[in-house]
Amino acid sequence: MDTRLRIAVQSKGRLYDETMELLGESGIKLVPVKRTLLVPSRNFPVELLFLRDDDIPESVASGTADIGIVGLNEVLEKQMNVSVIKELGFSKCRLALAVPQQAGYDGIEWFNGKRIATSYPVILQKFLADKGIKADVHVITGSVEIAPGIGLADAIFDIVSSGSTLVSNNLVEVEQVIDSQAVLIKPAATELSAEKQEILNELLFRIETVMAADGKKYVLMNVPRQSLDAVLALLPGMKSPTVLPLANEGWCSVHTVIDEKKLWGIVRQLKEAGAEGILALDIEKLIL
Ligand SMILES: Nc1ncnc2c1ncn2[C@@H]1O[C@H](COP(=O)(O)OP(=O)(O)OP(=O)(O)O)[C@@H](O)[C@H]1O
Ligand SMILES: O=P(O)(O)OC[C@H]1O[C@H](OP(=O)(O)OP(=O)(O)O)[C@H](O)[C@@H]1O
Ligand SMILES: [Mg+2]
Repeated sequence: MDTRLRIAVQSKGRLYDETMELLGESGIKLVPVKRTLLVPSRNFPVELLFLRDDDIPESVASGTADIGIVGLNEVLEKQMNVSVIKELGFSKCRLALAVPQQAGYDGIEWFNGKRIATSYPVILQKFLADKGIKADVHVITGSVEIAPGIGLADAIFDIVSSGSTLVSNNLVEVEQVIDSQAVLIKPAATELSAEKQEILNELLFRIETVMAADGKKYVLMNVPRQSLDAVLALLPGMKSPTVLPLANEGWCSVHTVIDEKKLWGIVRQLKEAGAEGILALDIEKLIL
């Protein structure tokens, strides 16, 4: 039987869309089957094992899956014997302590003797122990933010991203404890077989290629020759921009790769310097 690298991924939820997008952009197409836990790729030697995110660290530690894609928050909470191979740059959030707006929070000592609701007791207990705080940790598995409002807790420890869930529950973030994002994990104690390691190396190369292109634009513009120096001075470029002659002798075409954010910062100056017909195109892959 052909060797396949088994990747544990979230079956549905916050991680699902971007995980599938990353694998799809890495050229991995799945066999079109529905309602199956284990789905092979039809063009790359991997298979996806769809799980709840809570179960992904253990599936990798135990060898049920070879690698997994999961939030760092779950990796730290579950304390399984896995190591992070790569940060994937999506599902960015933090685990933070939050208290009711009227609580009169005056520093970390405030938490002494308080009840804190959370789905992340391990990370929270460690943080409290490090700070020398004695609090009552109350584990609930969802809708943590409503706990203070219904008298179940004095404070919460949960995922925060935009902060809007806290605001709508009259809570204020007071201590940020860890930053999280989606990560690729592998077992810490065992090595993959040589064949699986080779598949993983190819997968990592593809993921890096996709991540390198993220947020970058391929930019082309027409520039009068006398404005060329002024335009080039504005462009960051990866090495140096490509300058090509145009049929009209007084003009040339300038091509370069720029972060989209930087492009917005310089596009008006480029026009003022004489650039015309500025085109910004998406880049799907970037091999550095
Ligand atoms: N608001 C958010 N912004 C960014 N990332 C988030 C946000 N909420 C959660 N995450 C990240 O996505 C992960 C999965 O979140 P989700 O809400 O889908 O989990 P879940 O309800 O536990 O899912 P499952 O049913 O798989 O157990 C979290 O562990 C965290 O890493
Ligand atoms: O700071 P914010 O941008 O508001 O995000 C934080 C919220 O996002 C997540 O919940 P999610 O929306 O996934 O809902 P659920 O986990 O309760 O299903 C998390 O559990 C927080 O409640
Ligand atoms: Mg979960």
